[in-house]
Amino acid sequence: MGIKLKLTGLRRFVRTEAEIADYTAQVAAAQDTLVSGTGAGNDFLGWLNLPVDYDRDEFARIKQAAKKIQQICDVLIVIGIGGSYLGARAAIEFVNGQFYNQVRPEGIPEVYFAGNNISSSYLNDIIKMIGDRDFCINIISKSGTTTEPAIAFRELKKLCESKYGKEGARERIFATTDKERGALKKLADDEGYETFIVPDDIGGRFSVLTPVGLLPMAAAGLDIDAVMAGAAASREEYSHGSLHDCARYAALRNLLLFKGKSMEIMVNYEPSLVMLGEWLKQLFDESEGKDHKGLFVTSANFSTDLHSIGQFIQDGSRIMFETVLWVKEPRSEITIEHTEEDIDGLNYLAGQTVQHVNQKAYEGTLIAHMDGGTPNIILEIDRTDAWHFGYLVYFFEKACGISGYLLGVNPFNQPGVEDYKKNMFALLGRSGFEERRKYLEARVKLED
Ligand SMILES: O=P(O)(O)OC[C@H]1O[C@H](O)[C@H](O)[C@@H](O)[C@@H]1O
Repeated sequence: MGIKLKLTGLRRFVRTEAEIADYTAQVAAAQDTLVSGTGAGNDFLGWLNLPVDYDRDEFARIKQAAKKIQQICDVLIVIGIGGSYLGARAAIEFVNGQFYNQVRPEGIPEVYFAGNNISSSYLNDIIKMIGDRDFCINIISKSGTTTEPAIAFRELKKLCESKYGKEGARERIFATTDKERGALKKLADDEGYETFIVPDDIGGRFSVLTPVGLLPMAAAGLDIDAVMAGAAASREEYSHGSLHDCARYAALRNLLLFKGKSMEIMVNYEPSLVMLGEWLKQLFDESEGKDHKGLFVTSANFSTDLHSIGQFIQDGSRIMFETVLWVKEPRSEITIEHTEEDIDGLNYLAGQTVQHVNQKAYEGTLIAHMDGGTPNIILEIDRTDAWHFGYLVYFFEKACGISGYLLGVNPFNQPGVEDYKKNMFALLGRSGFEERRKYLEARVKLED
């Protein structure tokens, strides 16, 4: 089993077994709706069987493209935002740690992410950082029309063409997008780039196990067979019965919401899970935060954040619960050594590992936060390898689908995201937005 769900941090807040039992019929119905494809958003369920039902030819092509990228470039720039960015970065950091660019094996390029903001400083820094080195680009956009990656791609494509010529650039640019729609697809066809497909029935935040996530992962040297095997094991584990751990996790989140806990903090004790936290935020917040409902999911990195927001979690407004992702085996270990002077007073820990200290911090924090009134759901993971990444992805995707239906929303759309975009386009003067522009400019003046 890739994840162990532990309820020890919940007992005094939820009559766990009894309350879950009362909720069983609804949980079973929500899961049924998801698996039978009868609920809202059911045209976006391609991720459900993806771990066992994916395009093997394209998968082989991803591996070939990754090898080519490794051979011809020192730096890979992955351009994308939201679901076209977070999963790949989460995977690479989960498996190889935050310093993956500095401690990579021979033959693996540095991998950087662009097009996930609208900062000219960031983009100029990326260009400066590439310098004279050989680089490739993987532009990723399901819709093919998102502003942030489009701006970054325009600049980096120009750089690539001026360095390698049109022909050379064609060999170095890989596009991951819809199979027929969108400006990026048209551009990729016109320019003759190698393209990879984001399936129609998989939304951005559920797309990490498609070429969206797999090509950057493979280029960074991750074992994508292991990622898919982990996801397949997870799919198998959570396809029997209706009260498996994935469904129980979905149920508990909703039970805690009913009890007034309106915020879920995804907690880790390993910096390599920081980006997994970012991916989880999009997965749950974009899926469930609608119709004026839903948990607000955020993340915290411990012990780092125990020295900043820890005060609030311990003692501020009692609005949250924590979901702790505890990793049992670190990627590598350090043992604390005895020193003669013992000026820092750490000799009592001599012979102990740093992970031992981390574990005691986790156990102590768990009890302190419970005593302060914050429930904790614990998810234990053995280690942070590619297999476990795939396993976790599927666990959370399925939990999110069940949880969304329990909440009574369509977990697979994101209508609210469009509002800021329409305003931005109108204020930028894009055609078709003239009326809105007049209205907004008056508002901007008024609210200035
Ligand atoms: O892949 P793209 O079409 O460029 O979309 C990138 C992201 O942008 C959006 O605004 C959506 O809300 C996200 O769900 C999506 O992941």
